[in-house]
Amino acid sequence: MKLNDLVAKAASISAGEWVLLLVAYAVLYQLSLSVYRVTLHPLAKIPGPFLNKISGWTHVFWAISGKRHLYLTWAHAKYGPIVRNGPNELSFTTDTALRSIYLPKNANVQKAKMYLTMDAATGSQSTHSTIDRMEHAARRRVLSHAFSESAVRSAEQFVNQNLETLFRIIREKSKESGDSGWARADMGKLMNWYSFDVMGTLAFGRKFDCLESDEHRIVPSLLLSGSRFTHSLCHMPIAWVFNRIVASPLMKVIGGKPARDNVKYYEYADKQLRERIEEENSLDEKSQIARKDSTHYLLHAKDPETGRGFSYSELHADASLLIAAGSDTVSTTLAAAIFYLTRNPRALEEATREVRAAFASPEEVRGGPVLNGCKYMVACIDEALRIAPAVPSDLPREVLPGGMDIDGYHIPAGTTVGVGAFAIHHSEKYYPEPYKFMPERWIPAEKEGEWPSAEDVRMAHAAHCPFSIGIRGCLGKNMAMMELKITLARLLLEFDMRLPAKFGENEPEGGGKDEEWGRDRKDEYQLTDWFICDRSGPVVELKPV
Ligand code: HEM
Repeated sequence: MKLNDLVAKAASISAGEWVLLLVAYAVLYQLSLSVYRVTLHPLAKIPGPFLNKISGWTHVFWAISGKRHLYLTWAHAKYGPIVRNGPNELSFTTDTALRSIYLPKNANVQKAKMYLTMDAATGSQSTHSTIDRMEHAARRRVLSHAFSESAVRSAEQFVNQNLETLFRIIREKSKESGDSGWARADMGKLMNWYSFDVMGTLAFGRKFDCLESDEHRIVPSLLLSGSRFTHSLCHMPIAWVFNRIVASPLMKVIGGKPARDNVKYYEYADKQLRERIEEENSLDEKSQIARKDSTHYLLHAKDPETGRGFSYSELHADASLLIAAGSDTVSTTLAAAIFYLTRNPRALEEATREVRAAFASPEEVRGGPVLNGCKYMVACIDEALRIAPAVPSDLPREVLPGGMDIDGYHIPAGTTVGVGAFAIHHSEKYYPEPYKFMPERWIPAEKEGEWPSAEDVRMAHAAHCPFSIGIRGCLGKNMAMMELKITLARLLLEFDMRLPAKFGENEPEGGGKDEEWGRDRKDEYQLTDWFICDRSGPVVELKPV
């Protein structure tokens, strides 16, 4: 047939027939792609749910449901330690995979493209969402000044200042409660407001005042709602389409309230940053040096190798990152620790006894050997970070050209690989009875033959990754551990705590409530995974000592 005849034939096809042809083509294309993905694809032999093997869209369902961590745990229980989690995606639950993917400086991976969507509303990438390895290393070098040993030490005062406010509020509630002195408090909410206030002081040199006034309390909910929105978007196979329009008026209409909340959160961070810059400019050099919050380090940062400082949009992305990374994660951990301690009276008693023997007064509670020597209390924190990791799902990394070997498999370039903290933290290989809160699992038994042996504890540590590991692991880990230890130690020192005998109708207990899939354990603190976590409760009773 000649070209002219072909053109004439095409012109004679009606619009309806064109649509049918296009649909038939799309169906045929998807069918043959699916057949390829389950037969000849290099990952074809790796087990996993059928739908995940043929389409990446299943991720969107789990991301929207907030149950991605539960799904990954289920998939590993069913298919084993390596699961094909998408057409080009693998999930692992072994300590060896954890170390291969995340630990080595020169591991042949970079962050997956989904990270590009996370901070897209700022028009830039934060240190966290920067994909390029060299660029990330330069950004991290600069930001790490804000997390040096001396920065962590001087941040203790901010933690203590905000604890005074938190404890005053609880003491006032206790007085109001009458004779018994037991104050009833939603520690999920209080810990949220407290950790945002601490983060405000650490990042911008002033608390957000969430504990004491309603005005800024909107911010934690904006952050969660916005994170829910970007988390769902970034798991879409076509996420890149949205990166430039994530903060556009069009997206605010299509994406509804969560899209608008996302923009509002970044506007809030922008306002904090601008005000902080104005303050910095009005201070003389001596006062600037005295005021060493994270923004101070960011503003004066110069990469020693290139001499380059941060652009405003980079500063904005990092300021937004710091509020998010350092507040919600800490409050999830503290709320989970309180949830489990009040449900495990023996553990609560042991941790309280230990802290009260170590410190005679709140002023003595400082970072250092005495605090670190409270081994049982520190084990309670490690156990809370294990059982309810604040960043619960996998942190996807894309394998670069040349591929890499993980657990004896050669993984081709372009494959996304990851280890989900919640899934590996609930693997019986590392943690016997993984759904039980057992701080003992972190302390080797004194007698030979008793559980846990030194080897059991070593295994537990090998798979423990709440902060992730390696060069892209949490930069604020030491800051977070300082805040967690001081807060829990002072709480146990200054208050008795217990579970209420009965809960009111609208009081969030924090545990599983119904037969909903994956959430049927009443004694499990429930996380809703939107990269960072939503949760409610626990409501507990506290009495000043
Ligand atoms: C319990 C508390 C915390 C947990 C569980 C936690 C967890 C994590 C995890 C898992 C990552 C890696 C994310 C990824 O690979 O996508 C991360 C990164 C990060 N975290 Fe944390 N975090 C906590 C507290 C903090 C605090 C208090 C700060 C700051 C004050 C902070 C600052 C950061 C930063 C800047 C990064 C990005 C590091 C980089 O990409 O180089 N985090 N965190």
